[in-house]
Amino acid sequence: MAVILDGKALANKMQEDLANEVTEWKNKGYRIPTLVVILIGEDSASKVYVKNKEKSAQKIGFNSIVRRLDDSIKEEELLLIIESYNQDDSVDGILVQLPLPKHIDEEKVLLAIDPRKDVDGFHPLNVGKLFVGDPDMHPCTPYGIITLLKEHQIDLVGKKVVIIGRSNIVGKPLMHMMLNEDATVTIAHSKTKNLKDETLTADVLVAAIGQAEFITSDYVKEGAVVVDVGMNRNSEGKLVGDVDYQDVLPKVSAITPVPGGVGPMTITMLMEQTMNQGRKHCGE
Ligand SMILES: Nc1nc(=O)c2c([nH]1)NC[C@@H]1CN(c3ccc(C(=O)N[C@@H](CCC(=O)O)C(=O)O)cc3)C=[N+]21
Ligand SMILES: [Mg+2]
Repeated sequence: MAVILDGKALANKMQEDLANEVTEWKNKGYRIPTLVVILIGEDSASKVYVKNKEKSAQKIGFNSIVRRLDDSIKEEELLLIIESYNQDDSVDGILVQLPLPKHIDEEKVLLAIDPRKDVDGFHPLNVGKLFVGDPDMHPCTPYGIITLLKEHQIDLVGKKVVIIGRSNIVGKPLMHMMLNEDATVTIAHSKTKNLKDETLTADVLVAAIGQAEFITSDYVKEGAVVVDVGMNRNSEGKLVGDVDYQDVLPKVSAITPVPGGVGPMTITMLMEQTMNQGRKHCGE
């Protein structure tokens, strides 16, 4: 029987712990950690994710600020807003929800966020620290995946990990985190030849493809651990992952569901890093 890697359950547990930490923190007379989430435009998926972040932040007891901006906003105006939060000593974490409108340069925006407030781990300084094996802030989705695997005592040392997807927010940072855990890592992507030959070698298969139920049992080695990063709406409007869950289930030793797997863990790691930065910014 496959182990279901229940991200929702671990997220709830970790967020309860964080809520207790915030209470203690307040009782010691410190100001509560503050997270600013900047959301530009009306993308419906982004709105759902930001809403979930706001709900979690409020439940934990953080000071949660969601700054909603029109998608006509000029790049320089956005950069000034970010700078004002950089300068504001009461702000511990700043996240700019991606993707950005086309006329705004993502690289410039991520570079503008104070690395000490970059709870998303996307600033080039934090990316570089992860690259050299001395991470400070981690991108939340890969960090959530590692945390969930560790919670279930899934050993990564020497294991063959195959990640499908080479994005800056999932595939590439996860590669570094897996290397830091002493795994052997392969990244496959849309141009990979004979994808199945790669995936069938995986002890741990991570799907971050962006295609509904792409991974069927013929892509999966018997007894593999499967991590599904996908968030797709199928033809019936139902949220499904990149993995055909029912099809691969009999074959795997462990699997993350969608919803309730990687998504809630992503949000929890954001909260965790906000708490950590809040502590640091208060000198603890
Ligand atoms: N600067 C930035 N940081 C991010 O961390 C970031 C981002 N931009 N852009 C988009 C991706 C995606 N992401 C998710 C967060 C929560 C869920 C989540 O809560 N998922 C729920 C279901 C959500 C639903 O019902 O649609 C679940 O899997 O159970 C999913 C995806 C954060 N991202
Ligand atoms: Mg993230």
